[in-house]
Order: sequence, then C-alpha cells, then structure tokens
Amino acid sequence: MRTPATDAPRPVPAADDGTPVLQVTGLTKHFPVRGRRGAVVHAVDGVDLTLHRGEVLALVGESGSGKSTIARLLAQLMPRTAGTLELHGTDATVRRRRGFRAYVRRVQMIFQDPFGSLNPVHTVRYTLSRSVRIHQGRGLRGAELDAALRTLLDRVRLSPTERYIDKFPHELSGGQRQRVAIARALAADPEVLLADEPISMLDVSIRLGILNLLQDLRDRLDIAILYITHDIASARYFADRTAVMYAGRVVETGDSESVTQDPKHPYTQLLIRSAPDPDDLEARARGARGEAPSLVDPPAGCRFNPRCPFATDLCRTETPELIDVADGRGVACWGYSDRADRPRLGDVLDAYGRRADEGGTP
Ligand SMILES: Nc1ncnc2c1ncn2[C@@H]1O[C@H](COP(=O)(O)OP(=O)(O)OP(=O)(O)O)[C@@H](O)[C@H]1O
Repeated sequence: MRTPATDAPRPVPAADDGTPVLQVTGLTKHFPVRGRRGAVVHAVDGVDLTLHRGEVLALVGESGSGKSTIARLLAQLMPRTAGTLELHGTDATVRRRRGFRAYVRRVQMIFQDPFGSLNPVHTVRYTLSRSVRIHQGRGLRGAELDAALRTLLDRVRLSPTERYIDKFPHELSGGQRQRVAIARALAADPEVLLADEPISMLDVSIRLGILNLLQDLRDRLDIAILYITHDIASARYFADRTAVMYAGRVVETGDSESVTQDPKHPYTQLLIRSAPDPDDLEARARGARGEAPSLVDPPAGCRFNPRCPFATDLCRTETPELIDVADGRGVACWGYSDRADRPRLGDVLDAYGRRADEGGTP
C-alpha cells in the first residue's frame, strides 16, 4: 500500500490490474543535424518499454546508446518523433502546461548530478518546501509543512532531520545531496521515478546506499523505477528486469538475473563477459570490429552487425525485431530466428580472441 507523504489529497491511485503504469511503444527520437539538411541523429528507434508498479526496470547500454534520450522522452521534456506513451493504459501525451504539471506529479525524474540539480543558494528546507507546496497544496505551512518535510527526509533516511534541514547543498556530501533530490521528487508522491545514472557521479562507497534506498522506496511506496545505467552489474543487483540498448535500439530484455547470467545477444555477451574490466570490452570490440556506429547514418540491418563476429548478409540487410526466446525474454538477433540464412552464434569472446590473434578484422 502506498502511504502519501502527507494527508493532502493526491491524484487518484489507479487500481493495480496488471496494466503497466507507464508504457511506450515504437518510441523514436531523431535529432536534426545542424548544418546538414535532412540529416538526423537516430538517437532512439522503435523502442517498446513497460514499467509496472513496484518494479525496477534497468536500461543498460554504453554511452550514446540513447538511454538519457529515453528518460527525457518518458518525462516528456521534449517531443518524440514517433511512438505512443500511455499512463495506466491511456494516452498521456501532454499538450499544455497544465497537463504537463499533472503528468510530472506522477512521473518524476532524478538526475545524475546532485551537485547541479540542487540550487546552491537554497537550503534543504527551501528546496523541499517549494516542491511540497507545488505538489501538495500552496497553502501548506507551519506545523503541517514541517511534518511533510520531516516525512520526506525520513523517507530518504536523512535523520535526525534537524541535522539536514537547514543545510545548503555545499554543506552536504554527494550522497546526501542525491537523497535530497530524491526527497524532492517524492514530494510529488509519484508513481514513477526516472533515475538517470543516479549513482554514477557518487563515491563508490556510497552508491550501494542510494540503490538500497531506491529499492526500499520501490517496496514501501510501490513505485515503478526506470534505472538508467551503463553498469550492467548494478542492474543485476538492483533491477527486476533489464533492457539492454545498443545504438538507439533495445537488443535484449528479460529478468535481470537471466539477462546477466545467461546473456543471449552477442552485444550483451560482450558487455557481461568482459566485465568487470570495461577497457577490456572496448579494446576487444575495437580490435575486432571498430567503434560504435554513427547514429546519423546507422548501419542497415542489425546495428551491431559491424562489431558482431557472427554477422551474415541477413544481419547486414534486415533489422531483427525482439524474438521471444524463453520466459518473457526477448532478443533482437537473427541468430535466434528460425530462418535458414540465420547466423550461427558461437562464443563471442572466443571469436574476438581469435580475431585478435589473427591480427585484426577479417
Ligand atoms: N539535443 C540533441 N541534439 C542532437 N543530438 C543529440 C541530442 N541529445 C542527444 N543526442 C544524440 O543522441 C544520441 C543518444 O544520446 P543519449 O544522451 O541519449 O545517450 P546515452 O546512452 O544516455 O549516453 P550517455 O550515457 O553518454 O549519457 C547521441 O548520439 C547523442 O549525441
């Protein structure tokens, strides 16, 4: 059961009938390229995602794969090129400012940089009071407001609250600032948190504490969380389901345990089997098959084909959709299709190793 941050009225909670809280289908974003008429960056292309209450979905991928763009599209901070966005099964596209305010109350975003996202000239009390008043009622003041602030700080484990409430951001650690940013998001009593690399700028020693806090919010408040990260190991620890992105497309989805323990897509295999040394991954991938593709003129077919040791003509010409492989798992790789001309997959690291031994790309 959700417990509201205060007794103030909140948007009607929808019955949990299994309908996703938030769902996007065919999500696409193309950015125009300045100075090149007609050219676009294919940042996100045809992505389907569903977020359920009380569930963490990790969106994993290397830099430039489109993760942040997806977060901004889900937050409706910019228009999409194509695709639908539904909240509880109903079109949630905002067209006016008022609609946007109502949407933001339900879908809140947490940013990577807690240093940049809190205004340095305001105390924690000011920052949180402002958010509480916006979302829970402009008239809230005095003891009632204090109680709401206390509840929020308790929720993010900044207690005793007196120690933090009159502090300025520069008087707090990175982890404490991120907790304040999370408290500010919680003031809206949201159903969805979009967390864009929420721990990547924090000290390694405090990252786990923030993930545990988010996990606790998922459990206690039944919030749906989109957790964006380039660190697939943290996705395994923290997320119920994982979607792996490559060059603007989702290449693999499934429960986090299966995706990380038994990766199916050659890209996910490379990502996981090279961990924990990302340089190893980059070196192997570069040594074997070059850099991540241009998103202005992306490769035809599977976008991973130029780096994939198993790619065939089919992979170079036709785009694979997500293929059901087992237990709700999907893999966008022709290797799992029943086509006669499908590629025969082998061990991805062996293949790269062989290539390197043979002196580069064949
Ligand atoms: N406003 C914009 N105008 C033009 N191109 C953009 C814009 N925003 C993002 N892009 C491009 O879209 C692609 C995806 O970027 P995005 O930031 O979503 O990736 P990401 O996976 O979040 O990467 P990172 O982890 O580095 O933030 C990149 O090629 C990026 O340069």
